[in-house]
Amino acid sequence: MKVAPSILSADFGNLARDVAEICESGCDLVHVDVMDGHFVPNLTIGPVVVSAVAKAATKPLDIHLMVENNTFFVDLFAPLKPEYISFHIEEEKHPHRLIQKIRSYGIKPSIVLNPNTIPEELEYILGDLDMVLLMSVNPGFGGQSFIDTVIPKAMKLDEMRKRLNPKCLIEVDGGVSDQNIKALKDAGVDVVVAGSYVFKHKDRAQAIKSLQI
Ligand SMILES: O=C(CO)[C@@H](O)[C@H](O)COP(=O)(O)O
Ligand SMILES: [Co+2]
Repeated sequence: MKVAPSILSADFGNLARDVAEICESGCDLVHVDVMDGHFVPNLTIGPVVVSAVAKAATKPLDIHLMVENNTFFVDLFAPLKPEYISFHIEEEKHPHRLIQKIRSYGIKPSIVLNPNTIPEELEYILGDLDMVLLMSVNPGFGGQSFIDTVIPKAMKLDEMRKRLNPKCLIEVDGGVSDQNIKALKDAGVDVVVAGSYVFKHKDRAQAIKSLQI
């Protein structure tokens, strides 16, 4: 299991230090939550701050867009060369076109599904993706409780990707901890995002290790 700590739970007064620390502590990706105050009722960071995060990080960036105008934000963040850009299917009229745009920048495209969005939505687009991100909380905030219907949903998506795109990764985001990591692994999940569990832990390296099962 790969681990992507969400910097939403970092100390923003010491962001570069916290980003460097999780990278030295063995994380696989650095998860960056971009919120615009419209798609979700919260506002986070733009390219100026994410560029500082990219400088401090020794691991690739995993950008999670929670915004209304995906194309605008893809163009804004592409110069920072993240490994992945994930966008919400609930907010995109032309997902196939946006996937091609993300790929044209040399970035791996990923689609995010809200807790109530069914994986069958991806039947005709899964073949074009490098990753699918399943939300296990409602997007907008860190520190929420894990919604456990993501487990059967990940199992369903695992069946679909075996048929349509075996190389496509499954990532789960929200409320992940040592309490649910085994169920996620058994369901076929490849990458987990963990914000409060990693950043509130007294030993962040140990917290990351406990999820890399
Ligand atoms: O995208 C989001 C929230 O919208 C997440 O990436 C959270 O930031 C994860 O935080 P925890 O639930 O692990 O505290
Ligand atoms: Co996220």
